[in-house]
Amino acid sequence: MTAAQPDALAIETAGLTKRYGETTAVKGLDLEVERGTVYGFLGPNGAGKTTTMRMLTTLTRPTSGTARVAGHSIADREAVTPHIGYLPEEPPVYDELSGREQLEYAAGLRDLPEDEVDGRIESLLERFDLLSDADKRIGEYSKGMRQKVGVIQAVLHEPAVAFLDEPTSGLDPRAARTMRDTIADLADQEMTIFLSTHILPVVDELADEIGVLHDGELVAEGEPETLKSRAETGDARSLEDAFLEVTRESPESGSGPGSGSEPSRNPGDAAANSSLE
Ligand SMILES: Nc1ncnc2c1ncn2[C@@H]1O[C@H](COP(=O)(O)OP(=O)(O)OP(=O)(O)O)[C@@H](O)[C@H]1O
Repeated sequence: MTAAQPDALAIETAGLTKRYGETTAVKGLDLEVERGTVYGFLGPNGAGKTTTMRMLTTLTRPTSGTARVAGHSIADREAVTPHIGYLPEEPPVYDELSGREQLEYAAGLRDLPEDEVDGRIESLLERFDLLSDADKRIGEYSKGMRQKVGVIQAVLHEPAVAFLDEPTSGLDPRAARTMRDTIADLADQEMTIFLSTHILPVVDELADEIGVLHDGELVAEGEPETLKSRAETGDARSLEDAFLEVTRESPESGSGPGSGSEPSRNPGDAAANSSLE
């Protein structure tokens, strides 16, 4: 990645580290995400993706290192939170509320002007085909419907940076298509999207840049085409091939988080722990 001007960066981290007791979930992460781009954040189970997103959204404090999101230090929670939206793995919604009430409640928490926000809620509900169920209790919603409310809630206030953890989880093919189109539209409107998912074609389609985390470390970073083209063999290959290669377990990494998530297929291969940069 080319060096960007600091004010062109939506996310910037330096040595970001999080330890839980003996486990180092994230190890010295250095990231730069340019404004208005989609950053695909990949990694096997336990790689440290959620922990990273929780640090960047100020929900958990780093053990060491620093980060700036939308121009503000993550140490200053009040400064950061108005500029970010977060869809965690489990959308934070209340079963007792209807979808519409949940979104109005979220808008109220953000102090959004009612006259403006009502139209926005309506059009997002329509976009996600939720209008006819908008006045039903969320307790009666399917997983996919909850997910739709969760993502609308994360972007309703038009944040500078949206952190989306598995946004297409539980969605049927049509809804997943809508979600991908919405993410692309939001990025066109200069929103920065930090997108974590295990569904590689989604990242392949949407991401301007991809970072692959493994055992808490960034093991590869680049544009999707660049990652795919840097095959050992020189053959054309998929993002899945690139992902499997850079997250291959090496013998030394057996005790870290994420161990056991992928069998060791080629122990000692330098590619297992080296950047593709
Ligand atoms: N609150 C916690 N206390 C102790 N260990 C934790 C805690 N949260 C995460 N970890 C550990 O940190 C490591 C990274 O976990 P994290 O949830 O960030 O991974 P992930 O990449 O999001 O995984 P997945 O793809 O399965 O969601 C794991 O080893 C996990 O067990």
